[in-house]
Amino acid sequence: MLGGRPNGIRIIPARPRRIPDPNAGSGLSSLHAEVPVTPAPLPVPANAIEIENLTKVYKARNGQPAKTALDGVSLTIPRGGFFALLGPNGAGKSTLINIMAGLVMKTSGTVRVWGTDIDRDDRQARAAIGIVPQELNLDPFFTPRELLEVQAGLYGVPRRERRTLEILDAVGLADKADAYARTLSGGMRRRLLVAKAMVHQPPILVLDEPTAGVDIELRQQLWRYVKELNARGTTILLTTHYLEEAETLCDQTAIINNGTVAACDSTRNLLRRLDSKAVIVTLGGGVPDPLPAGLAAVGACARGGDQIVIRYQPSVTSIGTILEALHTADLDIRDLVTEETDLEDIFLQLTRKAA
Ligand SMILES: Nc1ncnc2c1ncn2[C@@H]1O[C@H](COP(=O)(O)OP(=O)(O)OP(=O)(O)O)[C@@H](O)[C@H]1O
Repeated sequence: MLGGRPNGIRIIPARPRRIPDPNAGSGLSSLHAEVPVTPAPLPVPANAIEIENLTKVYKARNGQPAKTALDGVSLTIPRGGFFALLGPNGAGKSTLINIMAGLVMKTSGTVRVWGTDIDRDDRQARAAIGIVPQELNLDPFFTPRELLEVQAGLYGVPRRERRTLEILDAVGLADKADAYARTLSGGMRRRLLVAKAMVHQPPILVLDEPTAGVDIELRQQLWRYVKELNARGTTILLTTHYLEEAETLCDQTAIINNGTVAACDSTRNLLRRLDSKAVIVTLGGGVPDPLPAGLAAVGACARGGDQIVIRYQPSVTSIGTILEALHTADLDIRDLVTEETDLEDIFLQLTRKAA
């Protein structure tokens, strides 16, 4: 596993020189063919990422009107957090990530990455982030070992500090170290991209839809590794369309829609927000019509078949009141289950409201 220095990285050689763009070949576009290298270890900031009033307007081009992709976005991602960035297609997630990575120029606002304002020192800010891009874009004629060595070289990691095999082992690719990338499966390429993003041991790892098209077993393997990185102090920012991934992995979630932040809270608080639960009761003798008055009073409805559903707001009605109404109705109850609100409900509610 990685023996990291997540809080005090020093990835830049003391002797200033110019190196090629470290994102070359990652599938991300590059604004800087060459970037100056600044020495000095990074201090440990209170927050991994601080974004204030960030706006991005893509200019009108080729007959297409100007597009406001981000409109006054403010977000704080705490150091060491596991943060989900959710949003429908076109919400502005990639734009946000690409601005942090120095690949898209913002229109206005402030972005601090690991304490460094990207306007002051974009090279230093970029050094603090490892990005796993959406596209499986790897040079097919390089082996994983070579790809990681080249990436380490681009970031100026001295040979004695490189952990090529250790990182490949951590993502389950040690036995593929010398195989051509073109012979790797989609899941293996995805994990290789994670390995590539980690060669300079950045304190922040950004994963842009990392499990799209990855089968369940490999997905779990990837998450085990990312969770371990997080446990060792790496801040994780994840964009995903799999809401259950955000729900189970992330301690904080921001929902972004139409370029604005629709919600940002601990995932637990977001789940509490809808204040809606349901009790589903399966009856032995069919559903009485009409329903007993006591059950109708707590909002019970026939659900078809032999079930009734009682939707309630936990902040207004206690589960005890519902159980009492069921008891009083004296029905032949065969089964009873409760349904919780999940992140998908919150997501749909917030994004539909905005629409
Ligand atoms: N280079 C560009 N020029 C003009 N408009 C752009 C450009 N890149 C993105 N956009 C527009 O900005 C908006 C936000 O796009 P962005 O790619 O950031 O969304 P996203 O949330 O990452 O979407 P997805 O989940 O589909 O990747 C969209 O309307 C998109 O069409």
